Amino acid sequence: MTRNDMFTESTRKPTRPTRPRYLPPHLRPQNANAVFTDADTPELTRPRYNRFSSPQTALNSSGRGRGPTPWFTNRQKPNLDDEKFDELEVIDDTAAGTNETNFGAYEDIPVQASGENIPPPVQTFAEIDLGDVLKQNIKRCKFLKPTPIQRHAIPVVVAGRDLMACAQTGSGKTAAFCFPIICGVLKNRLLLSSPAGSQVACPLALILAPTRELSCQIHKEAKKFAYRTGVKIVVAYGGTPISQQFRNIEKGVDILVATPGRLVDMIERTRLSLRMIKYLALDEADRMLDMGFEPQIRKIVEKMGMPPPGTRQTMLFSATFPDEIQKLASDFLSAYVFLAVGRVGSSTDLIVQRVEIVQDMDKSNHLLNLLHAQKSNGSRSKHPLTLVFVETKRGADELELWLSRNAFPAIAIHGGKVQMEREQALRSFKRGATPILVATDVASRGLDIPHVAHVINFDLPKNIDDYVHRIGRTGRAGNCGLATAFFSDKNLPLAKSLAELMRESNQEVPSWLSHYAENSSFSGGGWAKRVGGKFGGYDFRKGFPSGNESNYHSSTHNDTHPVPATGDYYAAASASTQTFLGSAGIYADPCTTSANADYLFGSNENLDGAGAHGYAYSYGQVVASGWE
Ligand SMILES: Nc1ncnc2c1ncn2[C@@H]1O[C@H](COP(=O)(O)OP(=O)(O)OP(=O)(O)O)[C@@H](O)[C@H]1O
Repeated sequence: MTRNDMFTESTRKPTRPTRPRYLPPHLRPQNANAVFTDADTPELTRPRYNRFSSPQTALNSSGRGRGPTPWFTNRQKPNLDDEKFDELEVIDDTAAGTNETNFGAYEDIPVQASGENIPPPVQTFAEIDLGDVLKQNIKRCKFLKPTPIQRHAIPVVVAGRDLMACAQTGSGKTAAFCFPIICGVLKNRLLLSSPAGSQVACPLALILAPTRELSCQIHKEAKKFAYRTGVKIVVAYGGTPISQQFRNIEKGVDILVATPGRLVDMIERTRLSLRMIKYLALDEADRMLDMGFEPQIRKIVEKMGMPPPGTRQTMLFSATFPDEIQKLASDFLSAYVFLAVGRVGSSTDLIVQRVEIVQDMDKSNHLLNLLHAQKSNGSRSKHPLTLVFVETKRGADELELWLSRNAFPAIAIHGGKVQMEREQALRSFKRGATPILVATDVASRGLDIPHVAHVINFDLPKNIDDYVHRIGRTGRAGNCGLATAFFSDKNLPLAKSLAELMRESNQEVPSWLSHYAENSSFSGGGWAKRVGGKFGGYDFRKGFPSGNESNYHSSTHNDTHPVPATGDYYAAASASTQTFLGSAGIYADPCTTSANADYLFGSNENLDGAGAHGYAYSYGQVVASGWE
């Protein structure tokens, strides 16, 4: 009998109602008001309805209403294990196809590994002992080859080592921690079992993520990877009824994906215990350990019964890792391997980055002009998916309204909306129904939305790391994308780090930005401050003045291909346009499956960048950045 069998056997019989609508006392929420204590759940103070939802439905969605009881309705839903793989968003489960990605673009990325006795990387999934079922699922997902981060990280974790890993946005970090966790759970769950009669759910693995949407996404991905393995994966996040999430964990949970606030809530209600945790993964780890989340994460990891480092395995992943956060994070790790794929905190060359000077009062009109130009260059009337980042929730709402009034279908997502609205906004954007998403930083990290063609920083973030994550919503999985930033007087502190980041990513840096950067005394925080040497793979342990670098063996693996063309991306683009146009699946019409590279960017007639629309750049002419 497995640990989960024991758990479900011990709890299911007495708790399963024989008549609908009876809720056994021990399953009733102990404190209905405490349902909404997640750190990223400010909804309690907000109105309970808006133009997306009637007051009644909003009330029910929050878990406080007395409408149809979600508890029983959901009981009738099929068990996750019953779901078909294609219902988990994989269209074809033959091994023949390929995932529509171009990870060849990452082949030439330098990888640096440091630490002691580093397990060697692999070239194929077949080389790793992941088990037959998981390997089948990898084929079903059409992941033909591991990405660089997967090649290096998976063997490290499978070998039982702790890991701090930094790899560029969209380069496959989710699978890099999910595969070894699922594989480890499969191996361990027959050995580990909850104490007999336990009524508390005891997952073997915990994956923490900073936002609800990201938790949902990881959960969905992990379920695909764990299809037919019997591994039970449950998600818990704020803004939705906790009672349903209790029900889910009661059915058995091997891997729990959670946001920190909801997790603490569940533990404090003594319905969940971390004492069996064997694997702990922090996605967006630097965000999880910055000032906003750090106390809560420390509480979870150090004060809530989780086995200590060395007993559990800990994995930290992000695209950015400031050294002060690395120092904090090292408290949670034991004899870990540090991996840097590409430059720490760097952006990918696959994203063409543009910066324009636009003062605050001109931004709305400038955005409209830009969108008109983008639209008129498309071969159809449909808009490419465009993600616009703003600083404040209010700003997001105002811009949504402005764009909608000006015939650009837009929808906003921010932390001031109830969860149902947030999810609805994301769905509507993904479908292309509202192809412009106006977002605060709630959407800046981790979200993997296919076909986002353009990220616009209407308001630049204060920190260069946030910029890296924001623009990383495009140019994913080896495909190319475009990022435009409106730079105003307020952004002078960012000039230096932005110019350096752009240079490192082989982007054209406008002369005015170089000028600001040279005369700036600001570092912009994060990246510019922390990257010391030429190669940006930077393990902070090597930087300790008293540290003994020889304790940390590092190796740099340069794959065979040269680094993509540097310098003038227009020139590079001319050479590669044909390839790009031929393989531009990413620019497929979001509402159909037909690829149409001209759709966003038009033809390559005007590669000299002359401002056909009176801008610094012409948005009909953006092409790939020199890779094939
Ligand atoms: N080996 C692979 N082959 C093909 N596609 C892959 C592979 N690994 C991951 N992908 C796909 O690449 C996309 C990006 O992966 P993922 O979301 O894990 O990136 P990430 O590195 O976590 O990005 P971020 O830093 O933004 O969180 C996903 O759509 C995923 O399905």
